[in-house]
Amino acid sequence: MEGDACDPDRPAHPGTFPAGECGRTDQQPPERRVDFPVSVVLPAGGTGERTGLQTPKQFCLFMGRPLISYTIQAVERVLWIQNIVVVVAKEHMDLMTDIIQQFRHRKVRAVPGGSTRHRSICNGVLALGEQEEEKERLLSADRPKVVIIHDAVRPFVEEDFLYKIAMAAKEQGAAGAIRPLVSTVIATTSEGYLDHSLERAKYRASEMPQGFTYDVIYQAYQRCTESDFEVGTECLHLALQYCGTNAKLIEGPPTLWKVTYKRDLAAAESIIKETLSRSACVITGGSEQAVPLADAIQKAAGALDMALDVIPNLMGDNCRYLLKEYNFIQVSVNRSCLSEVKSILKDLEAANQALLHPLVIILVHLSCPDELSISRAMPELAAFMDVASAANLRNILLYGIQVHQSKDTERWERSVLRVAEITSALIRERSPALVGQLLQA
Ligand SMILES: Nc1ccn([C@@H]2O[C@H](COP(=O)(O)OP(=O)(O)OP(=O)(O)O)[C@@H](O)[C@H]2O)c(=O)n1
Ligand SMILES: O=P(O)(O)OC[C@@H](O)[C@@H](O)[C@@H](O)CO
Repeated sequence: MEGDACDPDRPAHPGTFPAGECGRTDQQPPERRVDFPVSVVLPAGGTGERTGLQTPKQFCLFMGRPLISYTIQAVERVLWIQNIVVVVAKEHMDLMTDIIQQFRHRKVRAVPGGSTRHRSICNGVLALGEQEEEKERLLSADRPKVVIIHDAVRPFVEEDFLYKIAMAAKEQGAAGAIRPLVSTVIATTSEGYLDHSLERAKYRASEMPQGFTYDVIYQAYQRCTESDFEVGTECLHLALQYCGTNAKLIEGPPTLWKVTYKRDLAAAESIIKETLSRSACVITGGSEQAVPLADAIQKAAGALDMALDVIPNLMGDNCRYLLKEYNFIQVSVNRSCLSEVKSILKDLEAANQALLHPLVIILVHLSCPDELSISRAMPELAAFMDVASAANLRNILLYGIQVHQSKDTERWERSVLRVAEITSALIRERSPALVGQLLQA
């Protein structure tokens, strides 16, 4: 394509990606079966001026990972979505390609954006229909392909809502997320006085994701004006104005909010940390002595809103924990347990999963009363630090907790609660400063 229909001075897109096949319906849960192809366009070509930061907000890091990677992950894990086009500023194309590779994102391709959001979205839509035969297939009436458009800075989108938008877009031609207005909308005079206010109950905030059949959004962008491209902010409006397609509006959950200001980055980081810290598995190594402590930690952590699974090892069905975003707590009793930690590290390496964020391994060492000297009870501390330093390079944070057996029930219960509290704090905070440290419960 010579130049870019949305932005005449933009170069034609680089090569296209193979047309994705419909997500295999036999892999989709019956209650959410999508039997038509769905693609997603993630506009990420903005500069994020309202954050006041140099780095565009979509590339700001949360636990070592850019915000856009969380949004891509939220979309790519949906089985019935075949292709994702991320639209970034030309100067960020290499960065985006690196992010796709580093975090092993699948089904994703980066294309250059435009000077406005509409131009970027239009570039993304055109990229989906790159080759003529692909566009013909997409425009054929009997196989409406749905295109979901979702701001790349809305990371907390859930499959359930994407499904609702995709199904409504297929039926109606267009669909969009809405949320109740928080503030009343008013119109001002040119002198800055109140002209009138709108009846808030009659209005809603337009959010993302939005969905369109390919023909609707493609035609809308073919027919809209330069002014639409320059100052427009609403794709649903283009569908109505230029295709006569009235979007179905679906109220979305509060999690659809968009990262816009600096405070939103702090809120997003807190939510991401919280979400990644709710689950862990406690590994007893099959030791009978470790089970009571593991069960006690599980119970105490439950009161701290952490769901812990107690397992003997990571073999058989339990290897599934290696494929999730779990954290690991290895309980060891009275013996040097570095080998058990090294075994978890080896299993993680064999699972070959891209660690999308720092993963936590906590070694809980239970020593009995006659082993009070830490140097004898806990594995060689220097070796532990070395293993932790090496693991840190793989985005794995290794911490140690020493707890002493006590026959005094009250004292023992206090110790177990401290183990749970320290574990919860380490998983939530994932502080690099405490890596390789031995904390006392
Ligand atoms: N030329 C543009 C402008 C915006 N966007 C994307 O559209 C989404 C929503 O826009 P907004 O929140 O306004 O992002 P920015 O334009 O980057 O923010 P600001 O207005 O503060 O500069 C973002 O993912 C942004 O990257 C885009 O793809 N191309
Ligand atoms: O207007 P901005 O570019 O800040 O953000 C985009 C949002 O306005 C947009 O995603 C929704 O309103 C739906 O159109």
